[in-house]
Amino acid sequence: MPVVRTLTRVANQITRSPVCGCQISVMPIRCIGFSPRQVPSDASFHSVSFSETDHPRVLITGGLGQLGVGLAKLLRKRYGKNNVILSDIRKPPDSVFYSGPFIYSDILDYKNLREIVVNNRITWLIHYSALLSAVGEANVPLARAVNITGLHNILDIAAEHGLRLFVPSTIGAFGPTSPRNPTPDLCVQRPRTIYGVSKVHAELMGEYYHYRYGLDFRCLRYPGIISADSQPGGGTTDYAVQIFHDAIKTGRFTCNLKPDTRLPMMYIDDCLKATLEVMEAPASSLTMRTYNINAMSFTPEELAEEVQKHMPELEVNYDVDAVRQAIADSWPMNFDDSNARKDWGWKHDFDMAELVTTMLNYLNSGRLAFQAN
Ligand SMILES: NC(=O)C1=CN([C@@H]2O[C@H](COP(=O)(O)OP(=O)(O)OC[C@H]3O[C@@H](n4cnc5c(N)ncnc54)[C@H](O)[C@@H]3O)[C@@H](O)[C@H]2O)C=CC1
Ligand SMILES: CC(=O)[C@H](N)C(=O)O
Repeated sequence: MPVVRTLTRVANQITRSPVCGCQISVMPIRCIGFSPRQVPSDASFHSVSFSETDHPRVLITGGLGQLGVGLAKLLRKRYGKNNVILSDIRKPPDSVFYSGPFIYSDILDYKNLREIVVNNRITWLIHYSALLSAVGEANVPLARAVNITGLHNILDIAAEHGLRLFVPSTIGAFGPTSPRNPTPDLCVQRPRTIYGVSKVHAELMGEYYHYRYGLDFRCLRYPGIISADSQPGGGTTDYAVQIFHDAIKTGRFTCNLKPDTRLPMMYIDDCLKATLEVMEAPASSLTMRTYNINAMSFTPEELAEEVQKHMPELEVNYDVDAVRQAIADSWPMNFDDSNARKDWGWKHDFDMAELVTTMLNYLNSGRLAFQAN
C-alpha cells in the first residue's frame, strides 16, 4: 500500500507542520485517489526546492501579453537567458522567438503544463495567463475557464513540485463596497466582474495553499499598467496606453472613460521591478502573501493635460463606454501600498510626469527610426 503509506506520511507531516502555527487534521481531497494529480511519493509540500545559491528556473505563462515579454527580458538579464522560459498559446513574433526559450503551453492542459515543469526543472512559476476585465465581461465562460480552472492547474502543479509561485492580482479585485480612497490591503472585496471575482479567488486559493501545504505563493495587486512597446490585452485602464499611441499617430484621442475617472496606475518598469523584488524577498520579510502596490493615481483629464504640456495641439474627446465606465466606477481611486513599502522596501521610480516623458520619448524615437528607414 505505497499510496496509503505516502498519504499517511504526508498527513503526519502536515498535521505536525508549523505553518501559521495551526493544527490541521483533514487530508487534501485532491491528493486522494489515482488521478494525475496524485501526490508523488517524495512530495514534501514545503516550498523552495531550489538551492538559494542557484539561479531559479522560471516559467512564465501567458507570456506574450502586455507584461510577459518585458518580465522575461528583466529576468533573463539577471538569471541567464536559458533559465527563463516564456510560454503562451499564441505564435510568438520573431523578436520574441529568437530572444530566448519559448514553448507552447495552454494552462488548461494540466498534463502538458506538468511535463513542461518536470522536463525543464522549473523552480519558479510566474502565472500571467488571464482574460482581463473588459474582455472577460465579453466572454464570461472563457474567462471563468482560463482565470479559475487554469489557476487550479497552476496551484496543483506548483504545490506538487515545490515551486515558488507568483500570481498577479489587480485593483479589479475590489468592488463598489470596498473603501475606494484609499483602498487598503485588507477590506471588503466584492468585485462585480468575472475578472475581479477570479482574482479574489486566486488570492484566497493561493493563501490557502500556502497555509495548508506550505506553497510559496506570492501575489501583488497591480494597478493599471502603462507600457510603450507592448499592447494591453483588453482592460478598463487601456485608455492610459492608447492616448500615447493616438497622440503620436493622429494628434487626436477619444477616451472611453469619463474625464474625472480616477484610477491607480503604474509604469511597466516599476511593475516588473516590484515583481522581481517580491519574488526575491526572503520569506521572513513577508507578513502577508498578497500586497497592494502603487505608483500614481490620475484621471483621463489629468493625464491628457500632462501629455498636452509636450503636445499642446493634442485634441481629446470623450465617448464613454458604459461597460468600462461601470467597471472603473467600482474600482479603487487610490491604492494604499504601505505594507509593501514597509515589509520588503517597495518604492516606485515613475510618477505621472516621468511616465509621460518616458512614453512620448520612446514612441517618438520609434517613429523617427521608422521614418528614417
Ligand atoms: N496589464 C495590466 O494593466 C494588469 C495586468 N494584471 C495581471 O497581469 C497578468 C498579465 O497581464 P497582461 O500581460 O496585461 O495580460 P494580457 O491580456 O496582455 O495577456 C494575457 C496572455 O494570456 C494568454 N492566454 C489566454 N488564455 C490562455 C491559456 N489558456 N493558456 C495560456 N495562456 C493563455 C493570452 O494569449 C495572452 O498572451 C494577468 O494575470 C493580469 O490579470 C493585473 C493588473 C493590471
Ligand atoms: C487593472 C487591470 O487589471 C487591467 N489593466 C484591466 O483594466 O482589466
